[in-house]
Amino acid sequence: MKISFIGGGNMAAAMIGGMVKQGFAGTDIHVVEPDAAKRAELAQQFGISTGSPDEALPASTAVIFAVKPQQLRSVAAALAPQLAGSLVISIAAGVRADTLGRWLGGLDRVVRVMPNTPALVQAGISGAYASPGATADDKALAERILGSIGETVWVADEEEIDGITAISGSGPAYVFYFIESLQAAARAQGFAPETARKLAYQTFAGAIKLALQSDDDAATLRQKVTSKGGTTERAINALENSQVRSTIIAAASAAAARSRELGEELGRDD
Ligand SMILES: NC(=O)C1=CN([C@@H]2O[C@H](COP(=O)(O)OP(=O)(O)OC[C@H]3O[C@@H](n4cnc5c(N)ncnc54)[C@H](OP(=O)(O)O)[C@@H]3O)[C@@H](O)[C@H]2O)C=CC1
Ligand SMILES: O=C(O)[C@@H]1CCC=N1
Repeated sequence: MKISFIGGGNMAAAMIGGMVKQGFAGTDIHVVEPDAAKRAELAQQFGISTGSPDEALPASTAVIFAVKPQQLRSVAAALAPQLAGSLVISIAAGVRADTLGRWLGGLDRVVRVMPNTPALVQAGISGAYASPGATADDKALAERILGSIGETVWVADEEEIDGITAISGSGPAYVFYFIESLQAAARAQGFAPETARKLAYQTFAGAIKLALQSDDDAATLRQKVTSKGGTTERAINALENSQVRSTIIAAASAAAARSRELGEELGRDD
């Protein structure tokens, strides 16, 4: 079995890291990447094979396109002659499975996936959509790969991948933004950078551990922190007055709209 990644950037590195930790042999993974420094780092870190885009692709059971959406069309067209017999998986935001199939010259065994970077520590969550041409074996292989980096939600309606992109694909960035903000708040309270980092990180780690293990929902857990007339109440009021909740909903909606827009822009025939 050989799984080849086309593009060795941030998301490919996160997926490969998770896969290797889960027991995929490094020798079963290949990466095509133009940047020699990135190739060397991936090979050294994960014991995988690498090649540049002008080298032939090894015969691959599955090929995972992990280039930017705007790069996908030309990259796919160049590789199409080497893909007969391979399952094609794309993690590109926005690009629809049938658009990619068309760029590949009519290939229809395509699975469109939206993973996220916690894949690196096997705590990812991926949305996955199998095009009608994908076989049960194709889905099982995709499931095995995605299962090695976290959980998977399969959707029957491809449009749901745009929503998944907005929530869990982009979502780690929203969480990191909140962590950065809590750290900045700790700095504003006069704490040294290392203490600020510790207070913010452990608060997040503790809160998510509690939420995952508790029978209470998030709103109840929040209420249990919020003593009447106390400190948290003031802070939550400030968040509500600044419409932080509706801003988060609007932010995710903007991300979903961008995913749909990318799909339309890139899927248009020139
Ligand atoms: N980052 C994330 O959290 C997530 C990203 N995605 C999707 O994953 C894809 C990759 O994103 P990300 O890893 O962040 O982007 P990166 O830019 O980090 O990675 C893409 C890599 O592909 C390389 N590349 C360019 N042309 C070729 C080629 N002809 N053959 C092989 N590789 C090539 C790029 O090189 P160069 O920079 O020199 O062009 C770059 O190193 C995107 O489509 C994105 O939508 C999906 C889920 C989450
Ligand atoms: O920002 C992006 O477009 C990609 C897709 C989801 C996360 N990163």
